[in-house]
Amino acid sequence: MTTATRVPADPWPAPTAHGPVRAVVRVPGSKSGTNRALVLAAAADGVSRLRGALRSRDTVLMAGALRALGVGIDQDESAWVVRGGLGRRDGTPTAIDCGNAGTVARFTPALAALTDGDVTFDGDPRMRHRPLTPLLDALRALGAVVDGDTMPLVVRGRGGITGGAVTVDASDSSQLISGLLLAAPGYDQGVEVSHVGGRLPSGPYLDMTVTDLRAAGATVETEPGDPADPTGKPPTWRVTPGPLRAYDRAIEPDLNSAAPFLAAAVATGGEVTIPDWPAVTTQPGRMLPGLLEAMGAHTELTPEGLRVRGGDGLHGLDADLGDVGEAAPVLTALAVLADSPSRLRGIAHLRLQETDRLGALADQLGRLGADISVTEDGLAIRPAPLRGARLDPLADHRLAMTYAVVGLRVPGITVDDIATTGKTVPEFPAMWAAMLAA
Ligand SMILES: O=C(O)C1=C[C@@H](OP(=O)(O)O)[C@@H](O)[C@H](O)C1
Ligand SMILES: C=C(OP(=O)(O)O)C(=O)O
Repeated sequence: MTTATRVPADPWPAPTAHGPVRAVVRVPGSKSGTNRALVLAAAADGVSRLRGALRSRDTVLMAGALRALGVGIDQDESAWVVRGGLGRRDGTPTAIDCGNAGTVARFTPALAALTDGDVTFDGDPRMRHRPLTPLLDALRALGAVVDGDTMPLVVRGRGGITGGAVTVDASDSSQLISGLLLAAPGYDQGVEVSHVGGRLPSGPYLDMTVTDLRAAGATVETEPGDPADPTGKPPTWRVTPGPLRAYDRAIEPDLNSAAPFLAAAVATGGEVTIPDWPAVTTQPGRMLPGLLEAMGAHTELTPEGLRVRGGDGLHGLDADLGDVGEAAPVLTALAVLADSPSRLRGIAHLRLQETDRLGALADQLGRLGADISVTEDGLAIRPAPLRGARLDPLADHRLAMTYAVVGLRVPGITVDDIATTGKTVPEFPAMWAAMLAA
């Protein structure tokens, strides 16, 4: 893993901007794209090369998990090189550390069922409380042997499973379905999975899963449906069994990791450009420009990248973020700086992520004087005078970056454990300093 060149002070003094921020900021590769590409390359026959892949805590954990399952993963100067090799473990027991990475916890148990031998899964204390049981129940229904309903748990790999049709309540996390789909080409009968339950969050990530599976040679059919309609058909995904092909693939920049830098332009009336912003992408972060425009920013996709300029004012936002929940913390930072109230909706599932993000944003930003109430499915934010305070990100990378955005306009904010940003943006403190120095 690439580590920061210097260890930042703890607590980290969030720098204040002394004028409009103007910078070009190159963000690292997509966590979700990298971890899907690693999983698909691991399950493929042959050698794959992943260029522009993210090297951060979550992707290093994914690489470690796949190595434990018998996959060869090396890094050269420009790429991660993956030699697919699932199922060649000869029954040796092994263990996987999922850290606090939802993608590792939800994507690798379904793969472990294809290998030969016991695989023990555990992670950070928080991971023992993040939703997993619906995925484990589905794996059992498909023929896997799994001991436990939460971490720590053991998947007793028998070299393959039957597969077939299954229902999953994924209303707490779309990853519960993505995890099944990504392993499904290796199951004897493939998998047909239907979501039965409340609203499905983070829908674009299921599109990403389907798109990436197809790019690796899998056959996937999807049927839209309305889980809220008991008389109608539930949304369903069908993956046919078959080999995956190794590939050479470029990973897009992580649009979520761009969010705090774009927000810096909006918060300070400056201008930030993110190179290589994709014109077409399955990443939900593609919705960020529209959301920032609704708060008063100007955005433009130029040949140099996505350019965001702060407008004449910064206004409150009323938006359903169910598809793009990861943007909610940074949008909350802008909302507490805005001149009118905000309402962020459709994000009840954020209570179950790295931390209870709704409670944490209200409590921690409340220390600054922010007026935030937690609603049934999100946050209500009203303008209020702000002052500095020491803030705890509660081991949540997006909260730490959110505090940095508020700190641009509110002097005296310090952030405990800024290194927690290493989950997705290992160089965050250095990138933030470079943006301000540009
Ligand atoms: O599939 C993925 O790569 C992700 C799906 C989302 O999870 P939820 O469906 O739990 O919101 C998202 O929040 C997470 O950061 C990445
Ligand atoms: C929710 C997130 O991560 P995870 O993959 O751990 O669910 C996130 O990155 O905002």
